[in-house]
Amino acid sequence: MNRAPYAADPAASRGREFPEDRDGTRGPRSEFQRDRDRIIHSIAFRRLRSKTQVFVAPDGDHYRTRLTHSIEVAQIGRVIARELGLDEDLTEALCLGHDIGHPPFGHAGETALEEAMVHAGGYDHNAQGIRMLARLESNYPDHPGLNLTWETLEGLAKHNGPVSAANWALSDIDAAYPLELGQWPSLEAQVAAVADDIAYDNHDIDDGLRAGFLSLDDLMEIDFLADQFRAVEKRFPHISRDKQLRELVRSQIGLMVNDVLEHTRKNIVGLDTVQQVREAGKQLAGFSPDMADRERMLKKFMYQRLYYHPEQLQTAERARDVIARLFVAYQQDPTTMPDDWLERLPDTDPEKSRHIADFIAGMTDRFAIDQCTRIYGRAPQGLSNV
Ligand SMILES: Nc1nc2c(ncn2[C@H]2C[C@H](O)[C@@H](COP(=O)(O)OP(=O)(O)OP(=O)(O)O)O2)c(=O)[nH]1
Repeated sequence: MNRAPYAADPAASRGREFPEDRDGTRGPRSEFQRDRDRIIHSIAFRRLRSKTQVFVAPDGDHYRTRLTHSIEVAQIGRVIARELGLDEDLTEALCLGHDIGHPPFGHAGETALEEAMVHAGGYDHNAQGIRMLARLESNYPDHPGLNLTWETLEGLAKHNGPVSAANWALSDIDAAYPLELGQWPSLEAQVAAVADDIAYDNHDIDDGLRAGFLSLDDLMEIDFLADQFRAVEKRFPHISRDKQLRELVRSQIGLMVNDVLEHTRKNIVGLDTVQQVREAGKQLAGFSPDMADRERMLKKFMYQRLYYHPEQLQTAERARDVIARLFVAYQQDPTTMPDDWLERLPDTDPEKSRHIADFIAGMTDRFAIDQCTRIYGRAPQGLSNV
C-alpha cells in the first residue's frame, strides 16, 4: 500500500478502549484490518441482509438491502482511498460499519423509534451503530462490543462531520474514550461518507427503475442525467434500453468518483499528517461545488419520485406502526421480550426505554414482523412478504 503522509496509520493507532492480551493469536493483520474483520464477523453486520435500504420486503432478489448497499459503499470507498494513498482497511471498515445502527424498515423504523424515544434521549442510527459495535455486540470473552480502535470509532461517529458530545449514545462512549467529537475525522471517514452518497444516489436509481417507480422519461428531466444518457446512446446505439440505463448508472458512479478524486486532491495539497486533517476545521474529501449542486438536485428528485412515492409512503406507515406497537408492547408487558433481554431490563426510564430501543434497533425486518405477529396475534397488513 502506498501510504500518503495524511493517511491514518494503523501502526500509530491511539489503541483500543480495553487493553487486549492475545499472545499468539494476533496474526499478520494491521489494527485496521482487524477492525474491518471484526465488523464482518459481527452479528449486527449479518443482520443487515434483512434490513430495508429503500424497499421494504421487495418481491425481487435483486434489490439492495443494507448489506449489499454497505458492500457497494466499501467498493467505492476502497477505490477512492487507494487513489489518494489512504488506509484502505480503515476506509473499508467504516464503509461496512456505517449503517449498522439502522433499525428495521430503514427510515420508517427510525422515525418510529425517534417518536418512541422523544422523552428518553432520542434515537439516531449513527449513534446507535456506535452503541451496537462498542457496547451491545457481545461475542468476545474479555470486553463488551468489538473493542474497535479509536480511529474506527471516531470515523463511525463523525463520518458526516463533527457531532454534539451531548448525543445520548455517544456521550457514554465519549466519556470513557474521548472521540474529539467536535473535530472533523480522518480522510478515510470523509471518504466513507461520500462513498455512501455515491453508492445510494446511483443504486437507488437502478432499484427505482427496476421497481417501475422511475422511468427513462423521469430521469430525462434532470439535465445532467439527460446529457449522460444521450452520450451513452451515442456510444451504444444498438444495445437494449435496459442495458443503456444500467450503463447510465455505471457512468454516473465513475463521474462522481473522478470528481471526488480531483476535488479532494486539490484540498489536501500541503497536508503532512492526519492531525492536520482533523484540525483543518472543514470537510476536505468530497464533491466539487458543481457536483455537490448536481447531487443535491438528484437527491431532491429522488425524494419526490421514489422515497416519497405514494406506495412507499403507505408501506412506511405500516412499518412505522409495527415498530411503534412493538415499543408499546415491551413497555407495557416486558415479559413479551426474550429472557436474556428481560433479565437485563432496567426498572425506570430513560434506561428502560433505551434498553427496549436497543432490542428493537437490532431486529431485522423479518424478526420485527414475527415479533409483532406473535404479540398481537396477527400479521401486520401489507408487510407479509418479508
Ligand atoms: N423508502 C425510503 N428510503 C429512504 C428515505 N430516506 C432515505 N432513504 C434511503 C435513500 C438511501 O438509499 C438511504 C439514505 O439514508 P441513510 O440513512 O443510509 O444515509 P444518510 O445520508 O441519510 O445518513 P448517514 O450518512 O448514513 O448518516 O436511505 C425515505 O424516507 N424512504
